[in-house]
Amino acid sequence: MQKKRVEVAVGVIEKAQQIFVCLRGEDQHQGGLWEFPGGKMEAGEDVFSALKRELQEEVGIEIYNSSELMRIEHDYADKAVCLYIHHVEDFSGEAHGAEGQPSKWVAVEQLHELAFPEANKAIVELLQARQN
Ligand SMILES: Nc1nc2c([nH]c(=O)n2[C@@H]2O[C@H](COP(=O)(O)OP(=O)(O)OP(=O)(O)O)[C@@H](O)[C@H]2O)c(=O)[nH]1
Ligand SMILES: [Mg+2]
Repeated sequence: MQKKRVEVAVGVIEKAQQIFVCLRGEDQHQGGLWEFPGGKMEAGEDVFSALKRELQEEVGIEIYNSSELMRIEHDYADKAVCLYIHHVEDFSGEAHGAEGQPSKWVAVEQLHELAFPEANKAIVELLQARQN
């Protein structure tokens, strides 16, 4: 059987060398792990539009610009994902868990201490390598 494959817009929100992360709900795919906020792209939507919509809904910020950091294709046992990861520095509003989810700012050098979904390993590596 073909696995379901979803396209996801993901935002690495950065302010003062810190990155904003949220905790995924236990009822969600990869629940109980930290994430860079974002969500599934709708049909016909480009990455920036999806990210703008998702970050407004999940984090309560308005973004004005973003730049592509990387793209990751990953196969979980139950689902295949294509993550379009964008860097977001140009935004207004105070980032918070707008859907009631726990959230926090984390220093880039501490990102590897958090439990993320497997697909996120490469993102953390890239962000930490960029610092050096
Ligand atoms: N947002 C987000 N999703 C990720 C990350 N890493 C990762 O593997 N994913 C996977 O990407 C998929 C889609 O993300 P999502 O659950 O946020 O989608 P969504 O906001 O549209 O959720 P919904 O289905 O509740 O409407 C999930 O299967 C999730 O496990 C990440 O860092 N951030
Ligand atoms: Mg989401």
